[in-house]
Amino acid sequence: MSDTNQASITHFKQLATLVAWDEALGSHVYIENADLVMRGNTVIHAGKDYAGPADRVVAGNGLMAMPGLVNVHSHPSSEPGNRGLLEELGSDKLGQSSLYEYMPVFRTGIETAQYSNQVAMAEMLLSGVTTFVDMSLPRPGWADVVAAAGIRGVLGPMFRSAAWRTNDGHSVEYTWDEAAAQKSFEAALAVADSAINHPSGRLGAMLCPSQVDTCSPELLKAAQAAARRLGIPMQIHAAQSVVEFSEMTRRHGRTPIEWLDDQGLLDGDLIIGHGIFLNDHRALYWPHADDFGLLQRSGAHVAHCPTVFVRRGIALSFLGRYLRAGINVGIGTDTFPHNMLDEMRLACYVARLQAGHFRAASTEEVFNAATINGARMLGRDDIGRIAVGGKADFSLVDLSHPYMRPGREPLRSLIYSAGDRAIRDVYVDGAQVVKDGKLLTIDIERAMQEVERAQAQTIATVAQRDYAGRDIDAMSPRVFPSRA
Ligand SMILES: Nc1nc2[nH]c(O)nc2c(=O)[nH]1
Repeated sequence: MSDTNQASITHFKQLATLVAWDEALGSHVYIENADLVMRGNTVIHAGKDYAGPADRVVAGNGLMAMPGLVNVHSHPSSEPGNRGLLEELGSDKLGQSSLYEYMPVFRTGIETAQYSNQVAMAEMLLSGVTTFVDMSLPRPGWADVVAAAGIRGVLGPMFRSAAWRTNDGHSVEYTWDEAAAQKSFEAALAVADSAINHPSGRLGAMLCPSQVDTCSPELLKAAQAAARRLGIPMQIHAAQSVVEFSEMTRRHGRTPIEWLDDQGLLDGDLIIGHGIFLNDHRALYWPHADDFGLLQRSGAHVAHCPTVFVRRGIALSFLGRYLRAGINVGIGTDTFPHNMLDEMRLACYVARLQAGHFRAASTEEVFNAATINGARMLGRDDIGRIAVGGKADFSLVDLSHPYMRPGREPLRSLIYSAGDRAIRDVYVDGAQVVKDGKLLTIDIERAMQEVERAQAQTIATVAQRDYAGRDIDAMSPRVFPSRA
């Protein structure tokens, strides 16, 4: 969408509440009975009493406008196919994680990736996400699929030097193949190029060496050089499992965070996916390190995705500790459902449980994490906030929804009670993508049918991939047995 003075002006008039950015305060603020005005894809007024021209006026009574949420970590091309299979699975003998025994075995294939991507983006848009980081394997056409959804996407093509596998359920083997890594790195660079130069103007890129324990120093160095050349950030999974921590300390005598620092990677251009298993985590014993201090001093960011870990009894300890030490933490969904409001609620509750204290993460901190912190790690100050000159990426929340009432504190009501049920309309880059709770841009039914087909295929063939040859009912029993 063009951003010229000729672009049409839309005036959201007399919004009951506007969550606007106050630059002087360095904070979001509530403004009651406010006007929000966009010209094309840009906000030109966010406050009281707009008196300028407008091509279209939208009544704002009963509505709250809030900034679009920024989802900093997701795997949309594969996660929707895991619904109903993976929620209660982890490996007893691999630190409760599902990464090694289950994820590689259940994964739906690349031929379903675009449909899976669409299902996930639908979930995001309907829960108020306007920007997301999409960490997937490189594939042709990826950028066009994301752009067509109307969302703002940061494509994060993943590549690695080694694949992992368990052959016994209690140890993990890494198969190294640098030639294959080089090929997928080149494919990743092509994806980054297609995103950065995409005509939609809504796409960007980051480079994602997949995991700290699967990438060689050479691959990481090449990735860092390319990211610097392109002026884009990197994200890597690190400190995400006990297995990974043990593997890195076994290989190098260094924690995953220390090792990243040794490679010269730990800086303000790196996002750590998860950052849970620092040396002081209660599941580890490695007292002679200071991962937290290293993170704090480095300026590296953390993508915090509570759901996928809490399902397995694992949690970051704890969100408020990281934030109050100045570590920039954003929120990601990682798994299904891609519902940021659910994720934000869980982020609040889990931090409080981990700390044993109700002040361990405030609503303000979590809302900031899901907006401006996420924007900051993407190097942007024009999203994650509603401010003049910024992008017109925002949601309109229905304050008349029963879960939003009584209406004293709309963001608390949204996060703790209503969730996505109260998201009425969503705009990205000035264009409406959700109207009256319905998505305008994706054929969800078609995409869902393809994901269902792919999951059925995965289920039928799971025994061929499982190290013990188990069928689906042995690997992932249903909640109740079926009776004839
Ligand atoms: N939590 C994680 N999810 C993942 N998906 C994927 O493809 N890789 C990972 C991972 O390393 N961690």
